[in-house]
Parts: sequence; C-alpha cells; structure tokens
Amino acid sequence: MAFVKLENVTLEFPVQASKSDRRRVPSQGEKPVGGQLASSQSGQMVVRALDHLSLTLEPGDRLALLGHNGAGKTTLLRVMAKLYPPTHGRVTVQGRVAPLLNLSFGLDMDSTGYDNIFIRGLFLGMSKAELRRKADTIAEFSELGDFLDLPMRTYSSGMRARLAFAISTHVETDILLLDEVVATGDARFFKKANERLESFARESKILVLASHSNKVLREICNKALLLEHGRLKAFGAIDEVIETYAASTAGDAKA
Ligand SMILES: Nc1ncnc2c1ncn2[C@@H]1O[C@H](COP(=O)(O)OP(=O)(O)OP(=O)(O)O)[C@@H](O)[C@H]1O
Repeated sequence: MAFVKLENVTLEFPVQASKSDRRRVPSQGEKPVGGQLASSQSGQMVVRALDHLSLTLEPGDRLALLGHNGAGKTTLLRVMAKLYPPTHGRVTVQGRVAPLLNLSFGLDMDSTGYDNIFIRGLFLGMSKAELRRKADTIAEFSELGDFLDLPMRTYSSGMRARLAFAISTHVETDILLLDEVVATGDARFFKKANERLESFARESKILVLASHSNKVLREICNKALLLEHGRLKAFGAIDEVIETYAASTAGDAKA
C-alpha cells in the first residue's frame, strides 16, 4: 500500500547573511514571509524551512499545501520527493513517486524532443517497455509534430514545457507531487494541460499539490495543510483549512 509518513521533520538551510548598515525596524502588523531565521547547534545561521512536521498520507488523500510566500510548501514537496534529506526527523515513502516540481529536470538539450521522451521517462522511473507503449501518445499530446525531430535547444520555453509536461503526466504513479506547474504553454494548451492534470490526479493514489489558487486546490484536493514559517498551522478537510487561512489573512489586502 502506498503511503507517505513524516515524523518530526525539520529542514534547515545553512545561509550566510552579508553585514550591512541597514537598520531594520519591524513594522507593526508585519505580514509573515519566509521560514524562520535561526542559529543551528554549531552556531551557523540557518533558515528553518520546516519545523517539526509530522503527518501521514494514505491512498485517497489529495493534499493541498497552503501558506504565505516562503512558508515551506516547495521544501516540503522536495522532502517528500527525497530531493532534500531532513536535518532532523524521518521521512518514509512507499510507492512510485512522480515529482512534477521542476519541468526541466532530466531533459537533454542536445537530444531531439522524441529522444527526450525516453531520456526523461527513464529518469522518472518508467521502464523501456512502458515508454515504447506510450511514446506516440506523449508525442501526440505535446502537439510538437515535426519539431520532435529537432534538438530541444532549438525549442522555445513554452515548447519545452509542453514536452516535459506531456512526459511527466503519462507516468504510472502511486504518489504525485505537484508544485504550481499548471501554467504551461499557451492558452489552448493550458486548458488541455489542466484537464490532463485532473485526470492524472484521479488516477494516482496520493497527491500533494502546492498552489496559491484556492479554486485549483478545491477542484483537485480533499485535505489541506496550512504552513506558517515552516510550522503546521492547520491540517484537515480542504474547506475548513482554506477558511482558517482566509481568516488569518483577512484585512491584509486593506493594510
Ligand atoms: N536553497 C535554499 N537556500 C536557502 N534558503 C532556502 C532555499 N530554498 C528555500 N529556502 C528558504 O526556505 C523557506 C521556504 O521556502 P519554500 O520555497 O519552501 O517556500 P514556499 O512556501 O514554496 O514559497 P512560495 O509560495 O513563495 O513559492 C524560505 O524562507 C526560503 O528563503
């Protein structure tokens, strides 16, 4: 059975601040942004992006990640994808994971678009047999036609994104991790990409999606986790957590 389990996970990025003469006086009612600036045990300055997070996801869970800029949403997705090892705590993931976090991962600019279907597909854990079965469907979905025989360095950024999106959303997966990747291609492809994403989300067993669009989150997710400076502020049914978040930001627009 697929699952994702985080036990007391903390993630700190070591950073170096430059000394300056800037005098910073915190303003009243300052809005939250970023993780926590702190010192590690060895005295090194760090950004604590995730702070003692625990949660378990099981098949059927479609989790929305909510929170201010720098709250830790992308970092949490990267921890679940095992791209970042936690500083403290434990992450256990069982099942096949498809991370759609960075559309340019695993693409070779000197190879043709068609060859990249295989290169990125293998990188995402698809087998050669699966790729042979799906290559034509992926090529067709990208709508790149004869351009698939040209090296990817000759593509525009939107054309690259189309191909990367087409490959990533045709992987058979248990756990799908998504980071605001819905803004792909031109207006017509965007609509098609959204439809593909919704059906891909329904096919996968567990989904985690970070987005600032409540509309997108409500359409796709059933649960939500609200982060503030890397700490868990709320976790539960999507509508309740969106409401909690809305209540905490009420009045910001007027300020
Ligand atoms: N490579 C890095 N080095 C140092 N600090 C980092 C690094 N990546 C992220 N951070 C810090 O970690 C914190 C969380 O960042 P993260 O990207 O996870 O936030 P987010 O919730 O996805 O934000 P947004 O909504 O703006 O995309 C921020 O304070 C950010 O400055």
